[in-house]
Amino acid sequence: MLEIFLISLRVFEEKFPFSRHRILELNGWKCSFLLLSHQNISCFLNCNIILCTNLLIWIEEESPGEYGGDFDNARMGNLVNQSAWCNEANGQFEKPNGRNGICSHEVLQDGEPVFDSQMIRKASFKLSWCCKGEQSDQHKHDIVSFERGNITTAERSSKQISLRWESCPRTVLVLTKPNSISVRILCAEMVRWLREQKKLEIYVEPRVRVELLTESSYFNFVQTWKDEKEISLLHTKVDLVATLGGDGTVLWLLSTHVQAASMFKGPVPPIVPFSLGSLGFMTPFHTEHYRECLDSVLKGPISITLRHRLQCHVIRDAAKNEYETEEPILVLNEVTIDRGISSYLTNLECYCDDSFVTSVQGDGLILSTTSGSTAYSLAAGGSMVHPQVPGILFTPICPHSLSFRPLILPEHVTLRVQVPFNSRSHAWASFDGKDRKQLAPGDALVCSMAPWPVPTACLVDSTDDFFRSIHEGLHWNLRKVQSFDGPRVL
Ligand SMILES: NC(=O)c1ccc[n+]([C@@H]2O[C@H](COP(=O)([O-])OP(=O)(O)OC[C@H]3O[C@@H](n4cnc5c(N)ncnc54)[C@H](O)[C@@H]3O)[C@@H](O)[C@H]2O)c1
Ligand SMILES: Nc1ncnc2c1ncn2[C@@H]1O[C@H](COP(=O)(O)OP(=O)(O)OP(=O)(O)O)[C@@H](O)[C@H]1O
Repeated sequence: MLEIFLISLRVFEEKFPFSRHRILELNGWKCSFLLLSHQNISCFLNCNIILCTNLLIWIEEESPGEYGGDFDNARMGNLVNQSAWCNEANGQFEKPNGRNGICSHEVLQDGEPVFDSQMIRKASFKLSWCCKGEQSDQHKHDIVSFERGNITTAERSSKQISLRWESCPRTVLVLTKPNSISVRILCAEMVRWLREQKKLEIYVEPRVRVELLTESSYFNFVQTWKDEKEISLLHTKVDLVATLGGDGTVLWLLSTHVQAASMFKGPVPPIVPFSLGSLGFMTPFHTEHYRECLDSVLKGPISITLRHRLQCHVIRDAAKNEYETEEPILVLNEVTIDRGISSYLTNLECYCDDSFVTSVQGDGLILSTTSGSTAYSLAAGGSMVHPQVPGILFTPICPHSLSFRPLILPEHVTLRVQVPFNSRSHAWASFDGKDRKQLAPGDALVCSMAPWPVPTACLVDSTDDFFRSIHEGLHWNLRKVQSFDGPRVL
């Protein structure tokens, strides 16, 4: 039997004629379909059933309109044939037991399966899940259904994810914070070392290439990009990104900007963030040991944190229900909808998957990723959440209410924040603290989890790095220890 796992957009799932599980005969293949309800690919990465019993994975992202009527046998038959081909390409159709990881072409595949020559240039890697001191197949999972075999819950988010290169990385992008002498010096040194000692291809931003060439014509080998088209192809060339700066540099790499084309709007290669900023919450690597760090990252295996991004769309005049731009605005930390320069209270109507949540009356609202939970959301009273936890934080800013409390919502929801037609003023949306957009009465912002997780390298592992950051960066729960010599009840 051929087992097919469909990961679908939520809207698609709602329209899909078979609910969760169905067995069908298509083109001579007996197929067991299991429809997984997560839009976010990171759930799919965490989904144990795929890891343990995977025969085949298919990511279907068609619009629901195409499936408006009955189940499309012809299309699904075609899908089955192609899928069978994928499996047979390696010889026999694989019996999938015991697989406990996922390969980079599955993490990085963009929509339709790509077997293109540009992808082949890239170093492939495999992510696997493990527990400290435990074999992954010994790990216990909750059983949630016996309908067709044991269907288990997603793997524990506390499990560490490890990245192992299957072929050697060949191309590194070095991204730097501008206007910093120390960053400039380190960049030149690191580029030289990566080239001479590791024989790697190096990409830098056009500004940095000019800086390097001003220093010496030796840096002629350094590559860059000319236009947006070349930027959009970077993910097909770059195996690894090193960032030299602070958290803002990581945000610069991963969020959408109005003034510059974004680098990784879809799949993102592993990132090694070096700390040359002031706080460095998401930049655990120390520059003094950059050679050892890069050496061990290039060799692998390394622990990674799969960070989540939010994708946002603005809808002008909600009646039209059309996105302002086709491409979503991506944020790693948060999107903020606030009162901007207006002295009036904002009034924001919030919906979660079409259910009314609340009206926020105050300075505004923060919709944050768990990575962003330690940034603006924290300052507004939101909880700190481990970045590996998939969820969306719903944190009000100065709500004028005695009973408002921040929420954490599951990762698969779509949130809609609407400026009501009778609002006294405009609201303003900003994305990772940048690129303000005015929202007029009637406009709305729609936000959901982006499908591509961001693999960031850990110094130790995602949990250790998280605690180190909240202790050293934020001085979390720092208090003088209570003295021994007071009253005691023993
Ligand atoms: N009141 C606030 O705390 C407040 C106000 C505005 C913006 N911000 C944050 O600043 C971010 C933009 O950062 P920037 O560096 O471009 O601007 P910036 O230069 O103003 O720096 C903001 C500070 O936030 C820290 N920071 C950023 N992301 C973080 C994270 N995920 N966890 C912990 N600390 C983090 C940075 O290290 C820096 O110290 C926004 O995404 C927002 O979260 C915070
Ligand atoms: N490659 C880049 N191109 C343009 N702007 C950048 C780039 N990297 C960073 N920036 C911007 O420079 C500003 C400062 O960078 P960054 O936050 O990394 O340094 P920092 O403020 O010293 O460190 P920290 O965020 O840890 O306090 C940020 O607002 C960021 O958006």
